[in-house]
Amino acid sequence: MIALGADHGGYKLKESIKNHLKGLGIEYKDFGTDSEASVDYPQYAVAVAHSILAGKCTEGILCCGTGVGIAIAANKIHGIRAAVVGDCFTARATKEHNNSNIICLGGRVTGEGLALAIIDTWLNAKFQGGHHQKRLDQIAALENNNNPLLSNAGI
Ligand SMILES: O=C(CO)[C@H](O)[C@H](O)[C@H](O)COP(=O)(O)O
Repeated sequence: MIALGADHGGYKLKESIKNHLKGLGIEYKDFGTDSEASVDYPQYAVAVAHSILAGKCTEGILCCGTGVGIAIAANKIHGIRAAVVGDCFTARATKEHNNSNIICLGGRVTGEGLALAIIDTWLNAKFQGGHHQKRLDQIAALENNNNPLLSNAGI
């Protein structure tokens, strides 16, 4: 089950993504927004992130105007690895290397055709594990304020 969320800047793209997933027979849950009326994106980032952390959805797709604001919000939630993506190379790499559990797209930046190709690439890619897991462990440890990487940062 794919979790979907968007603000007004990403609403139209989210609707296109829904049609695309429907056509592929991929189940999704839409956490809104439901129109192009202005809303604040953090609430949609939180809803999608929590559905993943609760195990109700396997991964998520978030859209705002650029993909950036909604990614910043999602990445504040421990356990979320949200990546802003505008090309297929990064889409594959962020699954294979970062095991991103949310992809973020800009409805005002990325056209529908490219956005759907990015999503297909990301959904079909697989995390490679191995040496990449060590880095994800280090990122996860940054969620703990006593992390040695923080105390060794020289600040
Ligand atoms: O947060 C953003 C930028 O990183 C998103 O693109 C939002 O969609 C954008 O800021 C919304 O702007 P608006 O003036 O409220 O339409």
